Amino acid sequence: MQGMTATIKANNANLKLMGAQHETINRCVKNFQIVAGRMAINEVVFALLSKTLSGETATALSDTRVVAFVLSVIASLGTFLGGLVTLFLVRVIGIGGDGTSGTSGTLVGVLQAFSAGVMLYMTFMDLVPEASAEIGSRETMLYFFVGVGIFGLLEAVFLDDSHSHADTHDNLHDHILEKSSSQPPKKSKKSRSRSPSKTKQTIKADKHETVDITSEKGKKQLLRTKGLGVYLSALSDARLGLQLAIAICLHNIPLMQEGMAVAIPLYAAGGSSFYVLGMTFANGLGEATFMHQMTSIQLKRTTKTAEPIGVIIGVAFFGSYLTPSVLSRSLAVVGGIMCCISIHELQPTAIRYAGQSRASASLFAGMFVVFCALEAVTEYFGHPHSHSEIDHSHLHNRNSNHHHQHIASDSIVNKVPKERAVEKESNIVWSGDGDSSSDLKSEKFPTAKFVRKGSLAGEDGTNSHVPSIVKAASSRIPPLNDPAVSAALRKGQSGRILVVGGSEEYSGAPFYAGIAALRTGADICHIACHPLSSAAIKTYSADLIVHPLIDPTIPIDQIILDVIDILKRVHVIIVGPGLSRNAFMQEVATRIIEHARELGLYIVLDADGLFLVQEKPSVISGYRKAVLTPNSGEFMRLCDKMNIPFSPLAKKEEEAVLALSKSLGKVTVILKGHNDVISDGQLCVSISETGSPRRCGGQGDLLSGVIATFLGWMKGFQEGLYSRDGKVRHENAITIDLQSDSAVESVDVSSEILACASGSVLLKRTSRRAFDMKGRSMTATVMADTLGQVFSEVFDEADFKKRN
Ligand SMILES: NC(=O)C1=CN([C@@H]2O[C@H](COP(=O)(O)OP(=O)(O)OC[C@H]3O[C@@H](n4cnc5c(N)ncnc54)[C@H](O)[C@@H]3O)[C@@H](O)[C@H]2O)[C@@H](O)CC1
Ligand SMILES: Nc1ncnc2c1ncn2[C@@H]1O[C@H](COP(=O)(O)OP(=O)(O)OP(=O)(O)O)[C@@H](O)[C@H]1O
Repeated sequence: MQGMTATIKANNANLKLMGAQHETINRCVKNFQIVAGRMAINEVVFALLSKTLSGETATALSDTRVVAFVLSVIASLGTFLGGLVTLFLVRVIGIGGDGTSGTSGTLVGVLQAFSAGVMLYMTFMDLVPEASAEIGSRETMLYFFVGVGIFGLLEAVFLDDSHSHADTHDNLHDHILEKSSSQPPKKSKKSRSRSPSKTKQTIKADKHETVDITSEKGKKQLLRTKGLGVYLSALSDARLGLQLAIAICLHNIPLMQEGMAVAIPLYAAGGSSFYVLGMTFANGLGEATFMHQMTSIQLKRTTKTAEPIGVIIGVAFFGSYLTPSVLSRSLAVVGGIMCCISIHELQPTAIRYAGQSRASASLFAGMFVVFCALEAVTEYFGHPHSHSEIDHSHLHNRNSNHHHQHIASDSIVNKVPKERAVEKESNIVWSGDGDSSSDLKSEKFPTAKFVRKGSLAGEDGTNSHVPSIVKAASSRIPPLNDPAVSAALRKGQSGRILVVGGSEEYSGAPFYAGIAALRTGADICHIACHPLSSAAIKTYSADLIVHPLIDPTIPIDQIILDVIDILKRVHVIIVGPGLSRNAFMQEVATRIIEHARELGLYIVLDADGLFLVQEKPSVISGYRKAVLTPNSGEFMRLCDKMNIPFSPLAKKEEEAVLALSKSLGKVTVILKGHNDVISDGQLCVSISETGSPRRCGGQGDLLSGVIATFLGWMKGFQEGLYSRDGKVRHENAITIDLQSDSAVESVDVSSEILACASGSVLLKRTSRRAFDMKGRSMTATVMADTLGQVFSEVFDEADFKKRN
């Protein structure tokens, strides 16, 4: 019998570990997708606090670990709420507290089924879709069944036939009965083996294991690691951390393994209400404290006693070095295991104790509650999953008054839109009735704002007006005309760019992207290309650093190692100009993007890089530092792939651009055309600067180089390189006032949109200037030559040369 108990425990320890790992991996995947693209937690908190508190206080309180700890506590307190619910059931409603075996058994059964419902819902609505988005449904299901197989194997290896649910659950059941009815302990084999003096201190923390809560081991086991995911998420992303905190807090209430699982045995063990609540509170708090301490020691010391948790934390820390596809496969496997636990373990027990009807009802209730909980989280904080963004926006026909409740990830303030469209100067803010583009109304895209920068030709037709959104970018440009700052700048601090492109056929495209970056003001530009295009590119320009690395005769792993060396030295990569659609070139580009994501680099995708996205959206999905620059053809193909209805004739570009951005997890999209339309899934900006009538090739390549340079500057700005005080700037977004006829409307503009808008205006104006000069014979080369001059005009550096 002892042997059997040991094997059951071993099995259960494995399953619990996997469950915890699943959770941690799940959070890691979400982190992985979003970590670099959103504001870090301290940036958000700093932005909020600095409005009311002094700079020093705000800095102290916005310390990443302080905030992450607070969020972890919130998440962990779900356990405490679980305790409250249990006491409510027992004390107020009377379920399970009357000492009759029927009702207490029913409570156990009902809660088991409830947990099964929660787990099934999470498996099929969270794990599986998340994995599918990355590796596709076929592979996801294959790995799901691998999980099922693993469960079966564990069951076969660790559990002999004598293991029955009745055995383990009878113990819990008996124990509840023993204590709640104040009868002498029932003479089950297991209870006989325990010393009576220990009975009071020994509880079953869940259906499987026996935990002595007064022992060190017991205490540690009570310190569950569920909040670790929140803690780690919050370290990197405010909204995700908050969202997870609330989601886990809500999950913790119903889950057997949390509050109720702790509370029921405690209560059954004769604990008073205060004792029960105190323990559940301590459990939750202990989690958060533990996580805080663990992070403080940074895993430098791994003690034996912390072994199981160390494994989980190890996954959390080192998991971020795994590729998204590996993590997605793990999710699918864990989904399979969770499914088995629900169907094979929990539900049969539930039926046994609560009866079929109650068990089924409770299972669906579990699903429904977690559905409501997650919807509530989504409603208030947005959805971290790219695959359901569009569905959500259409499902919820929300009142526009709810706008202020949506926290834009890049936003500090998101004002309630004005009722009517207003126009002054060249700015039109769309938000409500009376606008010709009524489809853009808030009901359809509740979290979005649409801003159209009107014709920049100006009232006098001089084309001299610079929109406020572009003016705002000026503050982030290295001020070369300010000797106090420029004297301190070193080579490379004004932007280091890598272009991945250039193939046997195309050598011009990467050259244009690279030269545009340099002519806009980047310090260094590398090009990683096919050897057959490198000589040509070198001949075009001595300023570009050309690496003939993407060589089909070299093993791909070696190529990637060489490229990683360059990736470590740049701020931004541009993938696609002249890359070609050759399978080898596309594979190399895919791997480079994966590494660039890991390094948190800005990624601009253009031309054949967009073909790559079209073939495999997961490569960029959810990475908010990505900027896609499609022309109308590429845009249509991407919309088609992401099932976004779009017809160029219908002239609803704004809607479609917003939808595409959302469907790809809020990457920034700039659709090039007569008006350039930009969206980051939150805000949609249309730039209607007058360009040129020429449509020569290479203009898009130039644009990608210009945008990349602006993105590089965003990084330099945040590092404080371009300011006199050298202070690190926390803000990612900038709040811009758009003058309307009656009021000032503020919108928060992300760095990515700022870069795209600036690039768009600069490029169109350059194109126009080049056309004025050369007419029909204007080419991208002429534009590249004109870029610098137009830049200094747009960004008010016309007197730059005189001053220097
Ligand atoms: N000098 C060079 O080396 C240049 C190389 N380029 C490279 O050439 C490769 C292919 O780019 P493409 O733009 O030709 O590839 P696309 O797949 O976008 O174009 C393929 C075909 O579709 C047509 N097309 C393009 N845009 C369209 C639209 N909006 N609506 C309908 N049809 C459209 C094109 O005329 C072409 O015949 C890329 O790698 C690109 O970077 C271009 O950037 C142009 C300059
Ligand atoms: N109909 C148009 N009217 C005005 N400007 C346009 C129009 N179409 C494109 N542009 C501008 O031309 C530039 C390049 O856009 P285009 O659609 O040619 O990109 P592309 O096809 O990717 O270029 P490339 O030839 O480099 O691959 C952008 O700045 C865009 O704003």
